[in-house]
Amino acid sequence: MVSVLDSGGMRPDARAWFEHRTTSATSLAEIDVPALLSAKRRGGHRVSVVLPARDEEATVGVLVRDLVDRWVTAVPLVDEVVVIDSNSSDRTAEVARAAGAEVVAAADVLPSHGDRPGKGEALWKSLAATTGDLIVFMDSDLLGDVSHYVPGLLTPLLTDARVDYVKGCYTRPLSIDGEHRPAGGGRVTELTARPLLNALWPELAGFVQPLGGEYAGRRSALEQVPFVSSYGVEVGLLIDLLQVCGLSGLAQVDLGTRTHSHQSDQALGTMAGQIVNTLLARAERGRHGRRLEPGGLLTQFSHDGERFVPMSTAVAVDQRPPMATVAEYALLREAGEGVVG
Ligand SMILES: O=c1ccn([C@@H]2O[C@H](COP(=O)(O)OP(=O)(O)O)[C@@H](O)[C@H]2O)c(=O)[nH]1
Ligand SMILES: O=C(O)[C@@H](COP(=O)(O)O)O[C@H]1O[C@H](CO)[C@@H](O)[C@H](O)[C@H]1O
Repeated sequence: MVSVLDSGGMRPDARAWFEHRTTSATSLAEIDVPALLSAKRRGGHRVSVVLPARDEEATVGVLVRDLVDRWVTAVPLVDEVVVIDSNSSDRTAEVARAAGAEVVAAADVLPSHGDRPGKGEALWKSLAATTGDLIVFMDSDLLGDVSHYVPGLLTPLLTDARVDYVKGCYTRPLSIDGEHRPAGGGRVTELTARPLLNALWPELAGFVQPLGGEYAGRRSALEQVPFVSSYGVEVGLLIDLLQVCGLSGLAQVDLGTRTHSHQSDQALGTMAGQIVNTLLARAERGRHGRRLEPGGLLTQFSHDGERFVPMSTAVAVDQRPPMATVAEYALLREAGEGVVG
């Protein structure tokens, strides 16, 4: 079906989705927590919160403590808080454990499948290290009050059986070198991911923060899709879950503002390379029918005072298979376990 662009620049399906599938949970005042608890009990749900963490000793403890105190102990909305230690070189694991999280080293999960670097690798392994049928993912470097994030993300999953995957969206201030700007964060989103997604998957144009690190889904959907091992994981999940769940199975929640620690431009350049190659690997044919051959290298340049120096980084799209196809995972699930092993 050829969709005529409406005045808003989004295709009618994307605009309809944006208008009907975007809800607001910008503070706890907007969330009916007792209703969520009732829905959780009625549905017999178990909720896991996963925090992928690489060298996050400065922030992971506060996040975990608030999650555990507020949503495990005081209000039993969450059943387990699991930090996936992604080859940290600092005290991330100790700090997270002391704050009340179950901490699992990514390398210790499904060891027969080896250990790869990357955020997506940590998230893929989290499926085998958790037991909830609903899983919430949060970055471990978030700053400020994020206590409403988990109930906000769970609301569509607990109140609408048609929804399988929910992404948070937010404004994104940017604080770098002591300068604080109310906007400007999400640099790879704005300069890379959004333009490419709009060009290749315009039905996803309604997602305000396609790269956002806070999202939640049903295990039954998450275990059906591959997880890109690098920073390509968010766009990979979005595109693959669109295929599995359909646009009507996806939703987004306005969580207000998101502040986090920021990486360097060069690090974001590598992230962008990983994201571009993830998207190209999924866009099997471009708009002109040319077969796209996603590369395996991204070349960036530094300057040594006399000349530009090329630096190439591998951005090949390594990914793990749908967890449902992993034999050991089925054994873990049959045993009702979500443990390292
Ligand atoms: O190899 C990695 C890279 C990142 N992360 C975690 O993934 C989240 C997002 O990563 P980062 O903050 O580096 O990305 P940004 O938010 O700056 O885009 C954070 O909790 C990281 O600790 C991880 O677990 N393993
Ligand atoms: O949205 C973005 O452009 C990047 C970088 O954000 P900033 O420019 O540092 O605010 O941050 C996200 O991208 C990563 C790749 O998808 C996610 O893994 C991160 O959770 C998310 O913060």
